[in-house]
Order: sequence, then structure tokens, then C-alpha cells
Amino acid sequence: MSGQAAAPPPTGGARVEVIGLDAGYGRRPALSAVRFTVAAGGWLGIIGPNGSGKSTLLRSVLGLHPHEGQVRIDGLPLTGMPRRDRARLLAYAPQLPVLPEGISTRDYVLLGRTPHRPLLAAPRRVDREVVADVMGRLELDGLADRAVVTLSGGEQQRAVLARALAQQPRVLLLDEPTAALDLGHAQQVLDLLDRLRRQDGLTVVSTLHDLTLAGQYAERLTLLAEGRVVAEGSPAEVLTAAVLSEHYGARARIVPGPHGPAVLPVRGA
Ligand SMILES: Nc1ncnc2c1ncn2[C@@H]1O[C@H](COP(=O)(O)OP(=O)(O)OP(=O)(O)O)[C@@H](O)[C@H]1O
Repeated sequence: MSGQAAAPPPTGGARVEVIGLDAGYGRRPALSAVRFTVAAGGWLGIIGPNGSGKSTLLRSVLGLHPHEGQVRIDGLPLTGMPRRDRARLLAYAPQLPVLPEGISTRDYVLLGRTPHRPLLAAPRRVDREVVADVMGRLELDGLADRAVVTLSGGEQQRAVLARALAQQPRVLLLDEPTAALDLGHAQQVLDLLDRLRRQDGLTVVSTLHDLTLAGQYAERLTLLAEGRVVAEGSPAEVLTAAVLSEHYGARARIVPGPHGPAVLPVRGA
């Protein structure tokens, strides 16, 4: 991953507030009274067992899933905000993206510039520069001319993240950003997000299944179980053996470290 490329222009993060969020599928509730706040430049990890509502929560915050309750960015309600304004504030990298056929990786990443470009205008120099920068940072240079659908799962995941970063949002919402990545690429992607957060003040909200990565990179964690917030706080406060036993039915040992706790699964008798 190149550390040489010029940083994208700082955009500054935004504070995210979610208040009393309810959502469901048909009559079945998936989220009940969910509430969280992330400071500008903060990193909130949303964790929880399978089916606890993490993806539904991200999609509701984005306005992609019907919900009740409020989502405010720097105090402004998202409801009713024009789509283009919203896209300049928030970018989203879904867990299972549907990638367009017949488009190169470079042109796919360029789609992230859409909210910043005049409608139907050709990409400007600044758009190409931002795209080249994020592709360099995510080691996608060698794949720029390949059809994006032909990339491997992990390469596609990095392309989706590159598109979201090319959008230069103030808040980045990531659904399992490391799920398809090997350990080295997972750490590189999370290190990059951490740098963007610290240098440019980008606000990050991400779901993460890997609790050790969640414990080491997120500043705060919100634990969902059956659609409700059951624990929140610093990683050391949330990632305890008792909490993991109660909500995941898991046996684990917690290993404290300088950057947060690591979670070591322990085999039963
Ligand atoms: N399209 C859908 N139709 C009906 N129910 C759905 C749909 N999508 C999700 N659900 C249900 O809503 C609940 C929350 O799902 P969600 O995908 O948000 O959980 P999650 O925490 O992201 O899960 P995972 O960790 O397995 O990705 C689950 O019970 C799930 O079965």
C-alpha cells in the first residue's frame, strides 16, 4: 500500500447522532430504540452476533431502509436532505456490493466522484487525481484497467472502499470492510482508515465481525443483540468474557494490549 501518494484534500468529519431508531422487515422488528453518537473524527464499531441488526442499522442510517427515529449529521436531520448533498456527507461500502458489468476498476472508482461533479460533465483533473490517489493507497493501480467484476473477492472489496473514499465523504459507513481480506490487507485497510480519521478527521462507523480488529481499531463499540443496544463503551469496557458469553454464546479469553483488547477464542472441554 503506497504511503507516497498525496493525501486527498481534507474534508473534516462530522458528528453522527442516531436517536430512537426503529426498523423492521414487514411486521418483524429488526431494530428497537437504537441510539448512538459518534464524534467528528471518531470511529464507532458496531458489533453483535449474526442477525442482530448491524447491516439493517447501517442501511437505515443511510436512508436505504425505512425506519423511524432520527439520524442527524452535525445536528442536521438527514430526512429530506437532497440526495447529492447526502452523498457528499456520507459514503457507504456495503457487505455484498453489486458491481456493474463492463466497467473498468478505474471507472468504477471514478463513480465515487459523481456527487462532486457537474451533472453529465466529463471527469475533471481533480477527479482523476483523487481516484489515482485512493487507488494507489489501496494497491489497486495494477488492476485499474481490469473489468471490476473480474477482480477477486478481496480486490473487489478494496475497489468498493476506494469508490467510497473517492467520494471524499465526511462520514464513512462500512459494512464488514475486512470480511474478504487476508490478514495483511485487513490491517492495511484499517490502518489507512485510521490515518484518514486522524489526519483529515473522517468519521468512521463500521460493522466488524472480527472482535480483535474491532477492539484494536474502533475507539468506541456498540454491541447489538436482537436489534437492541446491549452494551456500549470503549473496547475494553465492551469486550469482556462475560459479555461475549452472554450475547454470543462464546468462550473467549480477553488479552489486553496497548491498542485495545484482543479476543482469543477458547475451545471447550
Ligand atoms: N430482506 C430481508 N427480509 C426479511 N428479513 C430480513 C431481511 N434482511 C435481514 N433480515 C432479518 O433482519 C435481522 C437483522 O439482519 P441484519 O442483516 O441486519 O443482521 P446482521 O447483524 O447484519 O447479520 P450478520 O452478522 O449475519 O451479517 C435478521 O433476523 C435477518 O434475518
